[in-house]
Amino acid sequence: MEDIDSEGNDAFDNEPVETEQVHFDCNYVPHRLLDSLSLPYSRTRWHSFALHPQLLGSLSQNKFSSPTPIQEKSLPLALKGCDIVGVAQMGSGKTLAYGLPILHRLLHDGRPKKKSKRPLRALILAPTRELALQVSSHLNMALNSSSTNINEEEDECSLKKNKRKGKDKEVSEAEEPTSQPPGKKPPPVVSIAAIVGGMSAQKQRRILNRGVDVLIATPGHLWDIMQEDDILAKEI
Ligand SMILES: Nc1ncnc2c1ncn2[C@@H]1O[C@H](COP(=O)(O)OP(=O)(O)OP(=O)(O)O)[C@@H](O)[C@H]1O
Repeated sequence: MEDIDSEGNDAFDNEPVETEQVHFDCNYVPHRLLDSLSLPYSRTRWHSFALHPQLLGSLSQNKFSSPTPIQEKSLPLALKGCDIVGVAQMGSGKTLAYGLPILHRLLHDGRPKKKSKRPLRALILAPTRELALQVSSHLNMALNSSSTNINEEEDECSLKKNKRKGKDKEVSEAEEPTSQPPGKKPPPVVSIAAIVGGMSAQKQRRILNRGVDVLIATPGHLWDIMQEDDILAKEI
């Protein structure tokens, strides 16, 4: 990706290092530093981004009233399908900056029909086991609110939280139409799972056999499972 501004200067040489930067490559706009674009003030509310109603519901329920600067800068471009490189401090909200556009797209596309196993649709690589689990928990939180179904492979922490919330569960707009027997949970529209070292082989196999829409993994562990799973290797 080239980072050339509108005057032909190398963006990395000329721009001062700022707290949040988003570099992108997109068919819709010329290559340039996003920091040089002035975003309208109205962008500061989630509703400005036309995110899927399930995501807006979860964000509001989690009291995330407005996007952080890195989310505000990256969401309009990521939702258009641009490739982005985002740089921001620790704890500045980078996970949702890339996670919300992924979930938005998958919720809109819905679960592919006529497939017994979910095909992998998004891969997130995290440098450590802890970060992979944290990303999984975070994305599950963004996907699930009390009015939506609960993902099956959530980490323990968000599962407990959602079990409490699930008591007054209603049918959400994003829930799949289903002919499930009463009382049985329908499969989630989007399934998220982290596969990391230390997980039991049985649980890992169960996740991979059933298929997952968003896989979060550490590079080393992903390499190991790809050696044994040709279908997954092809999907990746
Ligand atoms: N828009 C928001 N409003 C309020 N809280 C938010 C918002 N976005 C993220 N958070 C919260 O901020 C915290 C940090 O977010 P996150 O982990 O995504 O940061 P990060 O930039 O990815 O951090 P790191 O670099 O350490 O991985 C999390 O607890 C998250 O729930």
